[in-house]
Amino acid sequence: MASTISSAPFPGAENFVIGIIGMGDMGKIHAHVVPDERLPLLTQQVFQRLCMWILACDREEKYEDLVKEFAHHPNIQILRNGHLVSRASNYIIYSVEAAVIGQVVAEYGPSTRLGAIVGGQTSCKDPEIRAFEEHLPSDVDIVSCHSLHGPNVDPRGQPLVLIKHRASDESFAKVEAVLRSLGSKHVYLSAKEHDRITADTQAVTHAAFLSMGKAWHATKQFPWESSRYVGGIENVKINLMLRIYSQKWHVYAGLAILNPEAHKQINQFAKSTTELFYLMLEGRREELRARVYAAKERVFGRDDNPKWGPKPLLPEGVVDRFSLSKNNAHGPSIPNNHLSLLAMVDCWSALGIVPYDHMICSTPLFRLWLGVTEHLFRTPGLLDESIRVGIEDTTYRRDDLQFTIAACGWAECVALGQFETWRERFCVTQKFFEPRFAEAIQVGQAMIKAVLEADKEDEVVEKE
Ligand SMILES: NC(=O)C1=CN([C@@H]2O[C@H](COP(=O)(O)OP(=O)(O)OC[C@H]3O[C@@H](n4cnc5c(N)ncnc54)[C@H](OP(=O)(O)O)[C@@H]3O)[C@@H](O)[C@H]2O)C=CC1
Ligand SMILES: O=C(O)C(=O)Cc1ccc(O)cc1
Repeated sequence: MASTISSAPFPGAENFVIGIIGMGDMGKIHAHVVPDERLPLLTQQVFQRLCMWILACDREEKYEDLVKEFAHHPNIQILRNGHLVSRASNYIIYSVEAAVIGQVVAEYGPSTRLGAIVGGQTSCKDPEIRAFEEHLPSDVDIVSCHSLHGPNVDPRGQPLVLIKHRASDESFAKVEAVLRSLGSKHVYLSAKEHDRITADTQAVTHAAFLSMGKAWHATKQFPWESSRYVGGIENVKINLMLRIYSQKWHVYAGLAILNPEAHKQINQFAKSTTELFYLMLEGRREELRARVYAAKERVFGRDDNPKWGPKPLLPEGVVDRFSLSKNNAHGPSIPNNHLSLLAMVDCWSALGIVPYDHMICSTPLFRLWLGVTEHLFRTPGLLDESIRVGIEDTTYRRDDLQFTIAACGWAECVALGQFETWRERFCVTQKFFEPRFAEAIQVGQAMIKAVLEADKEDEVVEKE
């Protein structure tokens, strides 16, 4: 075990063993390096500095490969399975697919070391906590966590939810001390609060981008090649859509289907989309206008008492630069009705959600999504233009029809708990966009980084 202690986070830390079950993208964040040279904070080095010992495993068939991959990491030992990790670790983190957490905990949970602490990193806490309650011995403490960012985002300053579900203050303090090495902002919630908030910030946000992808796929277009999708708002839609489709399907399926709080939101988003689209199709200008403005007031407040801050969430001009288009001759952006953004605000309004209330628990993707939505609703003239286009201009009708069909399709799939259909719907569109992922990921990363940096500059100015 580790021999010297340079900066032990708590007394006895030199003998505190961290166990990781599931060495996929997120498991490696806790164990290893984040594979991005722009991230100076290498978690593995941090744990090394803390002199912590890590035992980790994935499925048994990956044992040999993982042993090779981690051969040069002196603090990490790869074991064959979760039984071996569980019986020897003081704090065990389950970092497996949300859909299998029940069966994985059922298998390894009974092997948990006497008096250990157990937690999970799954995106939805209801099944995780139920699995822990059902299968862990009663002497085991439960402290769960959830990093509100993907594996390629610098964890420093991002929210990290901590859930003290069944634990002594001492156990909780140990977990907190270990996870502090990630440099994230700790947010303290119950499992139920976590699921309610992430249903708003994640599940319904993803539903919007998943629907955009399906609509563009159905109309057989790469939107960055079209002169109809030019400019800042469109760049955000395209880059984030591609970012989601370039990831593993189970992450998004899990947090939508397994989160009992998410079904209502995703269903309302589909309903809002459909109803607004009908108003546009039928040319009911005044009804559309009244509905959009009523939603604006409920979500963003009155103009004389707005809920948004003095400065826009999305810094002026920042996202305009991040286009995938090779064609600089596209010219300025052309007016769009932005059905997806109008539907988002209508959905928040119908459910009484004030998105700013969730900033403490927001992902970079949610902040960008709220940023473009706010931009549409607070930029003088833009909202009226989108209503006018929705009624008068048929340029986007086909895309909007497909968007509406897609939103309803995702909602039905989620409501019926159809993992397999969800996977097929996702993967077929993933294949369509695949040729552009490498470039899209780079552009999307750069866009997120620019926005996060602008956020940081604002924080510094506010503190001064
Ligand atoms: N990716 C993201 O952006 C984020 C994900 N999360 C959550 O973190 C969790 C992990 O996600 P992520 O790392 O992205 O997914 P990955 O698919 O990359 O990792 C999950 C790993 O767990 C393995 N696994 C499955 N069953 C077992 C088992 N019985 N024993 C050991 N290992 C097993 C999987 O193997 P196999 O592939 O063979 O099934 C896989 O390697 C998910 O619950 C996700 O919701 C949380 C925050 C962000
Ligand atoms: O920012 C997002 O919403 C992402 O897509 C990345 C992500 C996915 C799953 C999580 O549980 C947390 C973050």
